[in-house]
Amino acid sequence: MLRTVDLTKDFRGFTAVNAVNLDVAEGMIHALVGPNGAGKTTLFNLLTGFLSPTSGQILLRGDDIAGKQPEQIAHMGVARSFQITSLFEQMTLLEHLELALASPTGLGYRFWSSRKQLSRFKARGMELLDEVGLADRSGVTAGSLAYGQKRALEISLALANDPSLLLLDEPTAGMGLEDVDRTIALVKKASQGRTVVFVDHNMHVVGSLADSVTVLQSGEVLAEGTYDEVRNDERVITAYLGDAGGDHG
Ligand SMILES: Nc1ncnc2c1ncn2[C@@H]1O[C@H](COP(=O)(O)OP(=O)(O)OP(=O)(O)O)[C@@H](O)[C@H]1O
Repeated sequence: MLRTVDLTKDFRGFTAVNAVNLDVAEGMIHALVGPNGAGKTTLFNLLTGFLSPTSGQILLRGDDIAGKQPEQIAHMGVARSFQITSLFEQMTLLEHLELALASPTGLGYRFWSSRKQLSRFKARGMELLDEVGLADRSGVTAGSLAYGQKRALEISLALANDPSLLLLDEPTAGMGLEDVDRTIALVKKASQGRTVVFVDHNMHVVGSLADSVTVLQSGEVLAEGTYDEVRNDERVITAYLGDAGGDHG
């Protein structure tokens, strides 16, 4: 589903992602972990076209998407949720979904004049809200949601266009235990029939979700394998678990 070949990103002489080779099979849940500054966000930005690689390939079902624009990559079935919440506080949950569902049709850009047109997305919008446990909040504004619910809404937005590859940037960041467990269940459900790549610092989340894990350090792949394989890897224990991730269990 997703393969990178010697993927590299330099920022004026500083190599943030260095010859990274990822291989994620269709239908798998893959975690990217590593200490702060390891290059995880840069890698996500490369995969989604927000940055162009300095060199290397990004193969999506065998097609090289390196250097394509974010909209083109989105049209090819890749969706992403962001680390920092990016909602419109004054809009209702259903309006968020309607807009997300309408955007690939071009209708989203005429949002204010086409309220009636948008209502055709209502049923699907409600289904998506139901999937993330927010159907009963459809009419409230995003600003009134609790933090965990905002993150769930963001996942529903990422699912709106039925992506085949879902990228989640720290889906449980800043959450309390209960929300973390709810999000784990939600991501499991969302992964049915699609491939998921996620970044998370919480080892409980990684261990609960990931079929495979890549550990990055200083832009390079330090280790890869199943969660049990990487967590017992001496280099990983030294570089990551013994340091930044140690307090996450
Ligand atoms: N636009 C940029 N220009 C210069 N350096 C950058 C740029 N973006 C990222 N970097 C550097 O690249 C390195 C990797 O950063 P990145 O944000 O990808 O790490 P990360 O693994 O996502 O970290 P975190 O866990 O803190 O989010 C860091 O040293 C960062 O300072």
